[in-house]
Amino acid sequence: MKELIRIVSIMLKEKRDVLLSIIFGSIAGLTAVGLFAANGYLISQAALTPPLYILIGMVAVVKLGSLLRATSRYGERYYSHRATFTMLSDLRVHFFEKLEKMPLPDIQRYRSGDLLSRIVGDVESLQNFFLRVLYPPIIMVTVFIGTIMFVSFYTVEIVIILIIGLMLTGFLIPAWFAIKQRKLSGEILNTRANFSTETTEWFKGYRDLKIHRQLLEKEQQLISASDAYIEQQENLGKRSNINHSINLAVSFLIFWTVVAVSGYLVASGQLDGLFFAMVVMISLTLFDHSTPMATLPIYYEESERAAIRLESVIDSPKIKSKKQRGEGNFKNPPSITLEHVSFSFPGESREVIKDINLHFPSGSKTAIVGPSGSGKSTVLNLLLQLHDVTKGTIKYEDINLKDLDQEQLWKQAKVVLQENHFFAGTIRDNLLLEADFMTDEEIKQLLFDVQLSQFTPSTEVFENGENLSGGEKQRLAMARAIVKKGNIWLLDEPTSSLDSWTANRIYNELYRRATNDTVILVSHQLAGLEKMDQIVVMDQGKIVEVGNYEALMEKKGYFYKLKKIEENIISS
Ligand SMILES: Nc1ncnc2c1ncn2[C@@H]1O[C@H](COP(=O)(O)OP(=O)(O)OP(=O)(O)O)[C@@H](O)[C@H]1O
Repeated sequence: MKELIRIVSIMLKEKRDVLLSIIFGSIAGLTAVGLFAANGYLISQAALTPPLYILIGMVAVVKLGSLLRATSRYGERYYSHRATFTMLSDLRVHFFEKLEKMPLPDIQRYRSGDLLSRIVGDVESLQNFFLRVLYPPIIMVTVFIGTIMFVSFYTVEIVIILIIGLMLTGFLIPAWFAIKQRKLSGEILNTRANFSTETTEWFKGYRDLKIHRQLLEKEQQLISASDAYIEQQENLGKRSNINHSINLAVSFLIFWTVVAVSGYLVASGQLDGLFFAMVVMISLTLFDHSTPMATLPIYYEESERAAIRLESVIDSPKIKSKKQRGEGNFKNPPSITLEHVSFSFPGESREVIKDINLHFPSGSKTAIVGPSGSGKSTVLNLLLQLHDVTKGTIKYEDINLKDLDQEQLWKQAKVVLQENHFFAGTIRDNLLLEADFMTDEEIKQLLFDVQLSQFTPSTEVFENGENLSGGEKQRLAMARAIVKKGNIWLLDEPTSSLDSWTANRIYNELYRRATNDTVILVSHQLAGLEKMDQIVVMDQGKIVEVGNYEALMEKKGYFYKLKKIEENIISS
């Protein structure tokens, strides 16, 4: 319930449209009843052949009523739908903003298909909350109160029947449905999420599934997930129809009761026959406003579950507030210092970084090397604040990383990760992600510099760079880092898929472009590091050696041994 309250508070930002739709909806409902009442009265009057002016007056009232009803119905639809769509967009933005600030490991706990289902499906499910949960009871109560007050001028007996009808169709029967609904599994949102997860996994793993001949098995899982979702949708549809039919049947019973009792009242002289048709017509249209209450419990339940699913993702105590202090905009390349830094992944006791101290002077070039799994990439992720340190401090100049404006930091960091994402489009589109404007000539020169002269700015790039080789992706990522403005380079294995000749050219390009910048390069290849100011050697989350190439080779320690192993492998 508290999740739904929080969602409602976001929705109610659209107060004006909500209020207008309620006002127009109430006018539309009341005029509909009034119109039927006037018609009933007109029919009765016409039978008594009254003077023509009475008939003309009545016809004019009916026509005006129709006009008012049509206009207010239009206003109600317009404002209620506008409110709903704006609410949906507010909710989506709210969800994205929270998601954006979540620590990366927390987001990674979710499967991408499940997240997609929450962002798209669950947010969409909430559109029914205003239209089918909040709105119908308000309109129903307003229209019933207005009508009952009007009918009470003519007959108390019919008023009592209408109140009983309202209680039954508007409250008791929907309450009974709500109890029934609570007992049902209500798993449709989870089933939808499961279907979405299976579908994304099928697409992502298509090639591997095919090679490992698991495609048929995975397809079967996908079909079962789809069947389960379809079955639950059918059940929901059936339940909704049954509820609606039961409520409709009860309102017809009430209507016939009104007919019978009004007939009796007219026969016994307690009600003027002139009003018989009017009362009957009123009861015929009045219950149109209580029948939507039949499906309210279904939509309430669905909205509540959607709100819980959304809130469970974004209700993370670790969501960082965006700091707007502007710190992090370093005019000169900053120095970076790690003091007694340790790190464990959330929920894990193992420390993957163990009490390390490091200093990267301003404008220095550092390589972090070491065996696979030694924690090199983790250090880079910590510097980018993609993870928070468990112990210790990271400082840019003398500012604690935790106090830096994250956006500012990312804005000036030139980053190449082990896996880089490329968007469907052209080489130009992918490069201009990081630059405001580049002429085709500038792009061509850049492609030449990173050894990609086989491409033009308009060469097509498939989604996720599927039409590029591993090495081409790395060089394109490097080109993207080059065009980005900034003076901190954080590079994770940027040349691991390249032959040594091309890797050397890329390193030369890096040294040429980053003369005064602070560069931190993670690499498990030891070639080409001779020009680095310092080399940090890591093993099992610890720093085992620090020094420049010559010093480390002279020391004949860990780095020297790694270098010898690499040379032996290359020569054998
Ligand atoms: N999301 C994660 N959750 C839990 N443990 C992780 C996660 N990512 C990495 N690790 C673990 O952290 C340790 C350090 O990983 P890291 O990627 O930093 O190593 P690395 O030195 O960069 O390795 P490589 O050279 O293979 O890229 C590894 O033991 C790895 O299994």
